[in-house]
Amino acid sequence: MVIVPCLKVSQRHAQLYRKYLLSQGVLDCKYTAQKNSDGTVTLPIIASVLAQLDLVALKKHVAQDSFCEIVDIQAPPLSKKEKVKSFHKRLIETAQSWLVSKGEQWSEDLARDIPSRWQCHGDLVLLSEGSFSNAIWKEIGSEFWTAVAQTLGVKRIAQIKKISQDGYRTPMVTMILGDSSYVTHIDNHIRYEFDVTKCMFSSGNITEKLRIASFDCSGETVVDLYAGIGYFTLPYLVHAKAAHVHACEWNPDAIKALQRNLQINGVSDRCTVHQGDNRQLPLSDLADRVNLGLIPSSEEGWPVACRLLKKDTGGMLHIHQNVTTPLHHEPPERSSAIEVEKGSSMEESSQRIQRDMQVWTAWASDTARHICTLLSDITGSKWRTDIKHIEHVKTYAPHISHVVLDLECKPL
Ligand SMILES: C[S@@+](CC[C@H](N)C(=O)[O-])C[C@H]1O[C@@H](n2cnc3c(N)ncnc32)[C@H](O)[C@@H]1O
Repeated sequence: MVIVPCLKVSQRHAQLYRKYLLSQGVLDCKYTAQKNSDGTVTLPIIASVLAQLDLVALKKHVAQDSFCEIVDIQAPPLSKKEKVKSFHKRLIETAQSWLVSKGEQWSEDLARDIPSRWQCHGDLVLLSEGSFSNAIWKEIGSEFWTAVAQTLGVKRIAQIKKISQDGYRTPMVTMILGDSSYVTHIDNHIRYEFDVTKCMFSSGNITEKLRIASFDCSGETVVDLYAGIGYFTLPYLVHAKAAHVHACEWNPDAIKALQRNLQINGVSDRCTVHQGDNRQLPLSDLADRVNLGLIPSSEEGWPVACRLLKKDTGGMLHIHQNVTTPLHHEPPERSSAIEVEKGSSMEESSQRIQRDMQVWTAWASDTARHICTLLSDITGSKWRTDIKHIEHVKTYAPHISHVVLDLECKPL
């Protein structure tokens, strides 16, 4: 039996502890955190750093009024990342035995061509661009793809050829196995239905969707300037209980999916869908909150967002941006900027996080000033903008972080 040391904390403080342990490289990401029936959560800790963990300092740093204790538990289920690793291994075995049975030679190059990540939407797996790129896979026929589907526990396979840069960000997707390209994706009790060949679905935004779900927007009018198929519109309506959401989108295929998703989640009556370019939106002075979920930048939408905020009371802008950290900031080797790099000490890692944070804060301050000027120009009166929070959503390349700035805007 494998025993894993864990930090036991209250559910209320679990997210704060998880974030801090992760930033310090102490969280054992191989395993999932466990919710217990007594209202506590156990967060797996890397055994080798346990001795360095100072519980008094930890508590002081995270939340003085919280409690935390070390407990040993039977190994919790593996994390999603670990499960993907084991699927990747099995995928290589499937591909290798298939090729060898056909008298072909296996090589390291072919092993590198096997994907180690993919998106799952119900019984359809969406392979990323660049995987299975060798000509050998094209000649191999549908029996091979059936074996791949069986290995991954799905029935259909599609592959992204590339994401178009046409403003719709339509993925160019081809079906490899199966006919229908319609999928259902369930996140946090919300059903999203869409056609994978026509609309994009960014699974990496899940932390932001959960954050929105935790907001209390009762009584608020929200505008989602880049609604897509409803990624953020739906959490605002279903979980954050917004009184009304105006959802803007210009891709007709995404609009179709958005309208269907509003219906199947039973929230159509609290949403107005505006089809077309949001910069031409004939609305103003009505929003308590505007979501600007477009990357690499939503800057084109800043003037319309300012125009939409209530003139008398102002409101909150959630501004998405890919922020680039300059190269001299020694790149992390792994996917998340807040993970500890192999071979780097906890101190080095925490210094790097602080440096990234400085770059994000500098961008946020510039943005806050820019928005303040826009608001004054648009309304003809003075405003104050306050940075309430900077959320790190994901890291793309070692130097590019998708962040969200929560900017409170108030008329003076
Ligand atoms: C990348 S998706 C983002 C969707 C979602 N917020 C997310 O992060 O997963 C951006 C969406 O905004 C839409 N879009 C981009 N510019 C727009 C504009 N000026 N007016 C209306 N929709 C726009 C695109 O068609 C696309 O569906």
